[in-house]
Amino acid sequence: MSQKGRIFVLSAPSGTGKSTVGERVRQRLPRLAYSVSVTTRKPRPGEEHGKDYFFVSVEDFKKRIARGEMAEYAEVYGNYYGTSALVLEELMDQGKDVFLDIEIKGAAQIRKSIKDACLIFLLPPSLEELEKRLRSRGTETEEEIKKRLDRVTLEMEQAPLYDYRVVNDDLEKAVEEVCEIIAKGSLGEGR
Ligand SMILES: Nc1nc2c(ncn2[C@@H]2O[C@H](COP(=O)(O)OP(=O)(O)O)[C@@H](O)[C@H]2O)c(=O)[nH]1
Ligand SMILES: Nc1ncnc2c1ncn2[C@@H]1O[C@H](COP(=O)(O)OP(=O)(O)O)[C@@H](O)[C@H]1O
Repeated sequence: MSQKGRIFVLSAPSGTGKSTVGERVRQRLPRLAYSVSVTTRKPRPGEEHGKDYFFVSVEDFKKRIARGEMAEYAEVYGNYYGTSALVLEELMDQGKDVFLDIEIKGAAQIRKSIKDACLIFLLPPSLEELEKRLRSRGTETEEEIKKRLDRVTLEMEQAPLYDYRVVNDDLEKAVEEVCEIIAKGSLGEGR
């Protein structure tokens, strides 16, 4: 049997630049598989079903939980987000390293169930800069922004529990650091 791939988790407070960094890391490491998450959040303009997320109803999401189909999930900002166990197992069985862009509670569940998962925490250079980025993204209402800012402290407190911490000040540098961590810890095919 072929060696299973390794799971790499990237977490960060909303607005840090996790999606931006994650996207660039995946472009640089094309062999790294991305597990598209399932969510009950409404799509933002430009987001595609099956590419950014699988957008489903709350009822559908709850059925998936009941059927044991979620490798992990969490309720964040009033929506459900989760990783499909079926998607994850399929990718790992193919011997691929898998990249998960998930929040802290889901990351803790992965840590518990998959001991050799590598957890990376992306930090903002400062809280002021985080707020600035979140606002400049322009995708959320003031109420949505507030929900995200309210959770920042709780999320930052988890950073010491991660295997690696990377500050997203200079984007290119942060991307490079995350790529290096993944390349060093890779178990997947093509390493
Ligand atoms: N636990 C868990 N969190 C997820 C999953 N997919 C996305 N998230 C996280 O949910 C949070 C909200 O994501 P999103 O609504 O896209 O907003 P953003 O963080 O403001 O870009 C982010 O921290 C994501 O990393 C998932 O499958 N499981
Ligand atoms: N290193 C950086 N320097 C300046 N702006 C950044 C940096 N990284 C990301 N951004 C910007 O900050 C905003 C939030 O980034 P995003 O990737 O959507 O964050 P997250 O996924 O963590 O919520 C976006 O407008 C993005 O272009």
